[in-house]
Amino acid sequence: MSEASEHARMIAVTLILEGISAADPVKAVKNFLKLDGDTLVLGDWTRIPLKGKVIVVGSGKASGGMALAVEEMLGNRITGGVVSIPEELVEKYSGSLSRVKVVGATHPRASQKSVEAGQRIVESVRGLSGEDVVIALFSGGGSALAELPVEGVGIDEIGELSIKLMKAGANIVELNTVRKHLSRLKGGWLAKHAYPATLVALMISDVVGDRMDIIASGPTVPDPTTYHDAVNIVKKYGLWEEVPQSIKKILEDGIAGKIPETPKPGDPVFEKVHNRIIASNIISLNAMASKAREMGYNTVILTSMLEGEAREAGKILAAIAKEVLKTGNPVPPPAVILAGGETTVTVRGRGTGGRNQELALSAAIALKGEQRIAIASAGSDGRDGPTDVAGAVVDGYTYEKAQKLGLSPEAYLENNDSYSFFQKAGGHIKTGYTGTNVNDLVVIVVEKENPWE
Ligand SMILES: Nc1ncnc2c1ncn2[C@@H]1O[C@H](COP(=O)(O)OP(=O)(O)OP(=O)(O)O)[C@@H](O)[C@H]1O
Ligand SMILES: O=C(O)[C@H](O)CO
Ligand SMILES: [Mg+2]
Repeated sequence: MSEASEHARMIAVTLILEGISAADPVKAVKNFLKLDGDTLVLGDWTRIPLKGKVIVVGSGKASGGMALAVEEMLGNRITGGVVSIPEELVEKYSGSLSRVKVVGATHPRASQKSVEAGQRIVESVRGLSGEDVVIALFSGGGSALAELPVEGVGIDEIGELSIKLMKAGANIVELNTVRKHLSRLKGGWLAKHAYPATLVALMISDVVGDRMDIIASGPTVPDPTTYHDAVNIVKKYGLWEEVPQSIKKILEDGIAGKIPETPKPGDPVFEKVHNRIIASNIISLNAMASKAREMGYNTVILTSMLEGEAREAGKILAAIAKEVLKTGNPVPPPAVILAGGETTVTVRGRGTGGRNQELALSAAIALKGEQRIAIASAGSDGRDGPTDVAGAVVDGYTYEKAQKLGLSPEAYLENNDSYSFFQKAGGHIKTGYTGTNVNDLVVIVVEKENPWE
């Protein structure tokens, strides 16, 4: 292994950790919200006087951390509220939160616990006055962790349809379009319940492209989608015949105008709503880019919307790294090229792995024999697929090293066994569960000849 590759690996992992740290829920809230006397000041200088009640609600995997930061800032100004987080995290936060209640619910499939959480959230914001302020905290997993089904539909029916749509390959925009139309919490309904209070909704985005109405199914965001869209999505995946009668009736009544649509853009209830994204893939990439520039690297952010098959993305990113080294395009070494998003893996083999490890393994094959390059890819939640690592880092020597150990990188890739590959060849990035999620982060580092100079 050359010193330059070794250095490149170290920089790549350092930058991944920087990106994760920028998405830390406590930090993200504290960076964005300030208290100036009796006024809440948002990151864009919007000022919100705290004259009446202050209610904190929310749901999502990062919402415990977000609530903690709000409570540390506002303390006993908070008059009540509840956040719903994964059951396994309740113990971590319930001890440190005293004004905001923490309840546990289930994900990725909603359950009766999610309904109890949804009811409590809605009850907390009902009957408020125009002087009151609601702070809503949403993050990934929020859709499953809280729900208030529309009357006549059971949570198990919603849970089952959601899982069927996911398995059929529906994306998060499609899935949440359906969820919104079976809910009295999602799709802007929470804003309607909270009106006429002022509503500040802070979101950590796990949605590629950051559509606010899709994050946790947009409880505080005007819904541009319709009952028609929901029906078309269910039909697109061939599931209409399997939909229970109760759900069919709601969707059909919705189309016929017999029951109300979700609150739409232009609805006056949104006049008192401030929706803001406080952590996202691009916010993390920007933090990583600043750090890389500080360390003297020529830095480019390629995209925060990387999608597609992980092994193809790995090949393309390796090609970009080789171009930097060979011709100095788009920037000359020492260079850091950043990307983020969420790739997918069509699992055909029987191995263990995740999309980040698979991307890295594919890049390692394409980088065979290259010097001075490293590529790291990791999930910001610290869990790459069903494994206990965040991702992996590779360089131009990974291939040779594996061969010396008698491993065939191609065979491991073929078997979707990237986790086992890196267990043997080295290169896992282990962060533990990070308590946030802004999707995946990818770093390419290309060193000049002697990076230690
Ligand atoms: N052997 C494997 N190799 C590569 N990828 C795999 C393998 N097994 C599963 N995966 C991928 O892991 C993904 C599931 O990972 P994970 O549970 O982290 O989901 P997620 O989309 O990140 O959800 P969340 O946002 O809740 O974390 C699936 O998209 C699947 O393609
Ligand atoms: O909960 C959800 O809807 C997804 O994680 C997207 O935010
Ligand atoms: Mg994940």
